[in-house]
Amino acid sequence: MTLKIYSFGGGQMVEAMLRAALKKEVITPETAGVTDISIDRVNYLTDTYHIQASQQPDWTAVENADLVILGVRPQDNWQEIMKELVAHHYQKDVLSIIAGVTVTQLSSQEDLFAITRIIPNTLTDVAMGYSGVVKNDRANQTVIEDFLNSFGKVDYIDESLLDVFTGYGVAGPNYIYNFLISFTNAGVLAGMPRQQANKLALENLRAAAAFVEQSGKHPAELLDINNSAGGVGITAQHELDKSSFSAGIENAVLAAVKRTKELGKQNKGD
Ligand SMILES: NC(=O)C1=CN([C@@H]2O[C@H](COP(=O)(O)OP(=O)(O)OC[C@H]3O[C@@H](n4cnc5c(N)ncnc54)[C@H](OP(=O)(O)O)[C@@H]3O)[C@@H](O)[C@H]2O)C=CC1
Ligand SMILES: O=C(O)[C@@H]1CCC=N1
Repeated sequence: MTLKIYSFGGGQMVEAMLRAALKKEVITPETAGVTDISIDRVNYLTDTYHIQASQQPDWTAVENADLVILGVRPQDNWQEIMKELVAHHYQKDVLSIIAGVTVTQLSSQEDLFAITRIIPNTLTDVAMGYSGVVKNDRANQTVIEDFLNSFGKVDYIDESLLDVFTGYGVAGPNYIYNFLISFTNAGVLAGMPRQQANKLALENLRAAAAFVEQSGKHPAELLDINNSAGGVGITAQHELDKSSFSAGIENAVLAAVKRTKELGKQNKGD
């Protein structure tokens, strides 16, 4: 089924979702509309993907859409967009990707909308990574699933966990990229050429993840296998244990979750 979608906001995240959905042919350039207040984004999206982009909303396209996406930032005027949707009698599915803003905040007083809230993972281009999804009773599962499945894996969760999902799971690639950079730099610091260090770091990351998954063992058990008595691995382990390695990651995740909550509270939509 080809979906007709319309997005308010055509920034980085919407672009990544649309690129994946176009690739999977869940949408086509003719059935994908976007409005963005930035003329540069409008021109870029039109030139790159040949989708229907404009600075002012195309209300005919909105009214014909199966799914409207709210792709703006929490700080943007998403309340006005919701008011306009009510004024234009749009009553089908709304998919919000706005971090921190709840289904209740998005719902109109008349409770007109079928709302799905999703925190998309940025690993859309490789069709991996879990997006956290919360939906109200009205949401049309078929329409949403076709679209969501085109850019990764879907995890339906309780809304009370969505901010944690955002700061931990969706910001997840950030922590991994940081680890990869530090690990590669460590190899270079020890004297290895950067290209080779990069190759080894990536292979270790991929293989260690596969080993944990395929063995079904706790990573601590696998650590034991890698650490001979008085050897190399346990010497490295001792330094890691003395460092703020674990606390650094834990604190970063807590800060990201806190920031997600703050962003939602700053703009309540009252
Ligand atoms: N990037 C990510 O990794 C993820 C982002 N998200 C969420 O996705 C949303 C978008 O993030 P991201 O794509 O990174 O942000 P961007 O800043 O790249 O995109 C937002 C776009 O919306 C435009 N815009 C602002 N207000 C309006 C409006 N009223 N009508 C039309 N367009 C408007 C902005 O224009 P201008 O810049 O000129 O203001 C900008 O081009 C956020 O709510 C974020 O929380 C969720 C998960 C992951
Ligand atoms: O920084 C952001 O807005 C998004 C939300 C989670 C990860 N990145």
